Amino acid sequence: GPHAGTSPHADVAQWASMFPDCGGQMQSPINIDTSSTSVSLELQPVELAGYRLDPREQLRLENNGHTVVLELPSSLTIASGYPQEYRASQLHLHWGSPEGPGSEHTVDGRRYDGELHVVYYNPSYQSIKEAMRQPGGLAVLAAFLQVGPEDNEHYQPLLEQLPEVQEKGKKTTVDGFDIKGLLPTSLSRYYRYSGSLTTPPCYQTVNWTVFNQTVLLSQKQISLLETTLQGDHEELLQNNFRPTQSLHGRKVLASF
Ligand SMILES: NS(=O)(=O)c1c(F)c(F)c(SCCc2ccc(C(=O)O)cc2)c(F)c1NC1CCCCCCC1
Ligand SMILES: [Zn+2]
Repeated sequence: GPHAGTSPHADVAQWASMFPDCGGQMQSPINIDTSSTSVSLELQPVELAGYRLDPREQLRLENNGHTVVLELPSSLTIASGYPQEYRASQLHLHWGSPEGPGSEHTVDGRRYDGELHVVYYNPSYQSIKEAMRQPGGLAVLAAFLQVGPEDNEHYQPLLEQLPEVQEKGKKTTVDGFDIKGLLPTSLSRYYRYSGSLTTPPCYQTVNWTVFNQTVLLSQKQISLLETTLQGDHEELLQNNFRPTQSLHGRKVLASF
């Protein structure tokens, strides 16, 4: 986990002074206490559409100094599992270091090795810049990454490009591939709660889905993620997760 002050993503009081929402009562990430979730049978399986991207489609991959971001076409949508359709904007990852795990959400106090976020926006707004300011404007699908016995081929198109974007600000392109392969096989078992962006401006406009099933990557793949990218001042970009935030009475729903 992060040592005080060295984590590039440290969530210190300064965020709230510069970005007031960061001090709000509906912040993310959170610890999911599975004994206090409520089952809601209204939560249908999440269904994606347009996720098999044409390999001729070039997707931009960028190290923005805080994470590695893959831009996604708005033709990738959430077709069900949410009150209305959402369109994709980008996906990015959170990870730890060889010293410890780096998921943002925790489950019963357990932090996983990493976490995938696929960020969507409500298309009834003109752009994500507008949507992210509106309640229900954003939906983020979150999946835990965990060390398993073998390589996860679905992650290779992303991971093999990390050396190309080692320095902050570096960009490259990735051929379109099957985005659904990055998510767990079961999209029917998940937690749902209302929260926020986990980085400034921390807008409290995110309808979160945290899948119950984890995604397995090899130790080699997780280590590549933990030891390749640089943030500010050529330091290794590690532990880019925000500490868990208080629920302030929010309910966490479970689809199972
Ligand atoms: N977990 S999360 O979804 O809150 C999240 C993070 F935790 C993140 F850490 C990030 S990256 C940090 C924010 C950032 C910094 C620089 C640049 C740039 O130079 O282009 C862009 C963004 C990051 F990009 C995101 N997601 C973004 C939040 C930024 C504004 C809305 C756009 C899509 C979602
Ligand atoms: Zn994120």
